[in-house]
Amino acid sequence: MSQSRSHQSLTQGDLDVLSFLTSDSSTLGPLPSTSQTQGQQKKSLPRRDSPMDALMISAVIAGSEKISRHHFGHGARTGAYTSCDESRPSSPAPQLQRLALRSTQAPRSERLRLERESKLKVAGEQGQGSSSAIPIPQAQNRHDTISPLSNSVGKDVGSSRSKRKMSMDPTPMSQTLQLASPSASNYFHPTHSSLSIVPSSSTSRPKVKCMARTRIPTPHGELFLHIYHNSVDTKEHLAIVIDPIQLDPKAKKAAPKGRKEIRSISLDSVWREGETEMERLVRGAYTGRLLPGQTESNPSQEDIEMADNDAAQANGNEVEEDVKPLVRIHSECYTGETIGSMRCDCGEQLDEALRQIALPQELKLQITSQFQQHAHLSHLREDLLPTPDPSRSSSPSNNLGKFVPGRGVVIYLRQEGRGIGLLEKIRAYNLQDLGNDTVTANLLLGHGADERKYDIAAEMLKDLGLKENGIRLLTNNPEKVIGLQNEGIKIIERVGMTPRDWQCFTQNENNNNNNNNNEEEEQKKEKEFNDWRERRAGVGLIGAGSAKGIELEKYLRTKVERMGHMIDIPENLQ
Ligand SMILES: Nc1nc2c(ncn2[C@@H]2O[C@H](COP(=O)(O)OP(=O)(O)OP(=O)(O)O)[C@@H](O)[C@H]2O)c(=O)[nH]1
Repeated sequence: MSQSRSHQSLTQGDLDVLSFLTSDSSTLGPLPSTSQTQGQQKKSLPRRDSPMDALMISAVIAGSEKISRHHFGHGARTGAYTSCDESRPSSPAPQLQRLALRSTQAPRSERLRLERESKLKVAGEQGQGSSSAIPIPQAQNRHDTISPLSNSVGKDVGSSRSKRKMSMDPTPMSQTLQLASPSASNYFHPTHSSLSIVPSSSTSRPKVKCMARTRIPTPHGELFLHIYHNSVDTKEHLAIVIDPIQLDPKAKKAAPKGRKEIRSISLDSVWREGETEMERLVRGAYTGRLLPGQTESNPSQEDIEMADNDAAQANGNEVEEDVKPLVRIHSECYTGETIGSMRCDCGEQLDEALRQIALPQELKLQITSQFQQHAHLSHLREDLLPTPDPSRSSSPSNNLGKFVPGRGVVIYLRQEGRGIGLLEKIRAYNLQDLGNDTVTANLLLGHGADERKYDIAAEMLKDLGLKENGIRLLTNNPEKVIGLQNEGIKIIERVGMTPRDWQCFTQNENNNNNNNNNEEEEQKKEKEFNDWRERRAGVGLIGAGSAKGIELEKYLRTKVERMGHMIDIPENLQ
């Protein structure tokens, strides 16, 4: 009630409102009560309309504008949940100024119109025979864009390079990011139609674009997660990059001279004229490490050494022998990776791949030439990719035997169930429970045994600069090796993956042969303990450790016997 009225005598109307507000039934209307008789109920407040809400009425009396029951206290016009208490009528400080929040988003009709226009524009460009539908502008040296060492932090790309301070962009973040995209809402709501990547025809190469990357700490060290969009499907395929030289100056020092960082060309390139520092930081196109509140860079001595190293690399001087990156092409498996299913070993494989990539690597022989010698025999499985034998090294290097930081990538493809999708995989499981193996179950459902393709993976590797210089591929699957080779990826070595449960068998067999050697025993135990500790540290994999059980054995046996996977079944299980 208003101040001025409080001095006047109370009217019958005021009393009615007061009685209404203090009445038990005012909020929800008359409640059916077993203790009340029909007649008593009829005497309570007459209700001719929808139930009244005392809170709402008091809010109206208190003078709030256009406030509804649903908005009250969680305000469209108050500071959302944070100011709930302040905005209650019982609050001791009703004078507090209300926060007016207004959406900066354009109305939906306007956004739809923009999207339609951009689609038409892209379609028009394609009609005019534009060679690339993805707006990936020409790549430029990333150190020219955002390098803490190149004093370019804070500049708009293409403007002055001498600015040192990072310019805090006064434009709201949502608008900044929308500016980064030609069709406004792309990067937040990726739908196939709004990707600005026109679907490729069946004959053309898929196109990929890395939309963002970020640093993630894991039990296997820090890694960079990259999100890719592509011109073939609507899925977000991922690249998990382990490359410690990007984050750890000590790793950079320990790495052979001239080692190149594993970075996405499409992410690092300039996306639009005048793009801001903040746009690039938010999508992850920065070098080094982001720090909260960092607005300028002060290169340390280590940074300067790193820059020297980079310079040597740029001049083509002093490029030392290095191990090739270890790469795994991993297919999504919700059951194995998220709920810890032991019908397969996919969760364990993902964990194992990251672990192996992160391990320091011993510089061994150059096996490229050895591989090339065998290339003409590639139709034979055994010779497809020879296992390197250090004793056959023909070009020993001074560095041989030295350990260097591991590096590599897991390309995580959203090809659930070997490409048939989760729903169909679940159906296949039921057919397996009826006695069929994984291959037959797929065939019974009308699918191929394996419907996966590796063209998108190959494009992602290419974008990460890993197409031509050679990779080591972590797989037992010959289809993957051939699939990637056909896509132009140079594979110099296949690294096998033994299921952890089977590793125990192999170790036990070995133990029996060498049980006199105590020192080796000790080392093995220590390694086992460290492995165990490393695996325990994670929270991502349910029951992290190894998958095992009779169903897993059947699954693995089918892979070996029916799909040609190159793993040896331990003798005990044969
Ligand atoms: N259709 C089907 N897919 C499965 C089944 N179990 C696991 N998968 C899927 O198989 C894929 C993993 O492929 P695998 O054949 O296990 O292994 P791979 O990746 O081909 O070979 P490696 O590189 O040696 O690991 C994932 O997409 C899983 O979702 C199953 O019973 N049926």
